[in-house]
Amino acid sequence: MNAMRKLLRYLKPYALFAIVGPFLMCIEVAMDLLQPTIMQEMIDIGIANQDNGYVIKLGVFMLISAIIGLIGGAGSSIYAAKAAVNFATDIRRDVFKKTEQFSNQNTDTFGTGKLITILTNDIATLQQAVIMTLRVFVRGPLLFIGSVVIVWLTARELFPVLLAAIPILIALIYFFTVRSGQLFSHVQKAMDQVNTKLQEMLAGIRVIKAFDRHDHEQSHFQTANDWLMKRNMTAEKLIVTLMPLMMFIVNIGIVAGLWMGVIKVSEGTLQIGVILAFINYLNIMLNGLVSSSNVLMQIARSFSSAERIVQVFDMEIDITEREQPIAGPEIRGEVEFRKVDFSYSKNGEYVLKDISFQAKAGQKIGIIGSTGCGKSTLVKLIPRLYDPDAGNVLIDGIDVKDMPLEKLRTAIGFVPQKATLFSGSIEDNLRFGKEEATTDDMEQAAQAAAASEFIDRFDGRFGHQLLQGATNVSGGQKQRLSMARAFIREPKILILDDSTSAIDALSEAAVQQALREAYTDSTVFIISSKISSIIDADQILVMEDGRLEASGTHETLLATSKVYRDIYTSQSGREVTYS
Ligand SMILES: Nc1ncnc2c1ncn2[C@@H]1O[C@H](COP(=O)(O)OP(=O)(O)OP(=O)(O)O)[C@@H](O)[C@H]1O
Repeated sequence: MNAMRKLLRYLKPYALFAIVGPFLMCIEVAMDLLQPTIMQEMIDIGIANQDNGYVIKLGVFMLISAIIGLIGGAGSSIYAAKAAVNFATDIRRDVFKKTEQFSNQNTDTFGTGKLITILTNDIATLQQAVIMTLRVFVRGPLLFIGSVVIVWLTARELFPVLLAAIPILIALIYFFTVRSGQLFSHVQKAMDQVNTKLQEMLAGIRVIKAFDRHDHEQSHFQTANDWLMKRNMTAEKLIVTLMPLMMFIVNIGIVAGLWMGVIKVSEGTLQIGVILAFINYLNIMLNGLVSSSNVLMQIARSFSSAERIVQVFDMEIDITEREQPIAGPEIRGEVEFRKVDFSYSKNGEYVLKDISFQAKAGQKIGIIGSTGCGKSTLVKLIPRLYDPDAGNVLIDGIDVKDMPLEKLRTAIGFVPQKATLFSGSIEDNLRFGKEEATTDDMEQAAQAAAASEFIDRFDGRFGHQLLQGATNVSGGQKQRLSMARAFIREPKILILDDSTSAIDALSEAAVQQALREAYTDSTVFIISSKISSIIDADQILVMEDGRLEASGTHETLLATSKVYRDIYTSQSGREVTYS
């Protein structure tokens, strides 16, 4: 309920549409309610007195009221749709904005499958609920109340039939609405699972093909899909039962009305037209109740959608800028870790333990260590993709938590381990690194990343289009474009996370040379499993099991670090012995 209240503020800008829609609907309802009364007059006065002129007059009146009703109904639909569609669009925009601000940890909490369901299904459910509320929810109760009032005024003798039927109908609607709300929240959870599975399958389609695991994946998807189907069936079964049940009650009402009516007509206290009008009104009332119950069920369904949407809005972003960040002078690129501890799960094992080191501005820092020892995690703390649990990460002596996030991140060029490019041209992807980049900037960055040679071979060069996930370029080309995107920023701090793993030795040498010659001002962090990639670094950090085992130049480490010596020996085949 609270969640819905929070979201309803999105209707405010469209309040006029939300008022005009139901207002026009009132006109349609009024015209609908007029029809049986006009018909009753036609039968009891016009036809009974064989007054053709009166019948024609009422016929014209019926036609005019039907046309007015039609205009009211169409107008109401248009305005209700305008309000609901704009309302949903604004919510979708803000959910997207919020998820963009999510830290990695925030995203992990939801899971991408659930976020996709929220951005698509849940918002669509809410949009549908608003349309139905503005249109049908006004129409349904108005038709119902209008019919009850008219029967009270014109056919009071038959009113006891309504008195018996209405409480049963209302109790039915109440029960079905509450139950459908519960069932649809299960449907949404099942939909999350289907979306998660689908997303995983699409992202890993090449691996599935390569391993010929179609059947395995299909059976996993089938399980999620079957579960969704079962949940949907249970919910739909409930909904479809309501209508016949209500029809049954109303039909009993009609029979009772006819029976009572015939007695009253034979007693001379009631006219036949009144019975006809009563049956019509009973049908209108049923119509009103059925549409109201449909809306109520849609609203009940939308409550759980609203809750899930509000969960996104309420999610506390764990990486935020402090209230008055220190603007400070331009970043020079000195990076220091002071006794840093970090764990991915707040009560889990530490992935980084007591890490301390200092990198002077412009230095090249190599990071080496066994798989899973925490190298990537360490560099992710520099642009604040995660914050340490203890200790501090400082840039130019200022804690990164005290810096404006934008200033921090624009000073950093990050080349992640897994190159991620976006669909669009190569130019679009490079401008992702620097929006105002000139053609010269692009040429230089591509040159430094050893990407020029293959870009030159593409049609349209920088205009060459990449498909979604950049599936039309090779792994090594992806890595080089990802590097060019970081280089183009001319960042003060450049982080290369194992970014030359898929690049040939010649291209890697070209990148190394560019780093030495063109990016002398940048502090460069190079994570690599190959000593050859970091051998020239001013400082090499040797990591083992989340700890900084040793640090120094290649020469010093050969003398002081057994771990480093072992790696060197295994890669060069040369035994190094130091006493
Ligand atoms: N998002 C995450 N959530 C939970 N644990 C994680 C996450 N990312 C990494 N880890 C764990 O943290 C540890 C360090 O991972 P990290 O990626 O920093 O290692 P690495 O040294 O860069 O490894 P590699 O050389 O294979 O890239 C590993 O045990 C890994 O399983």
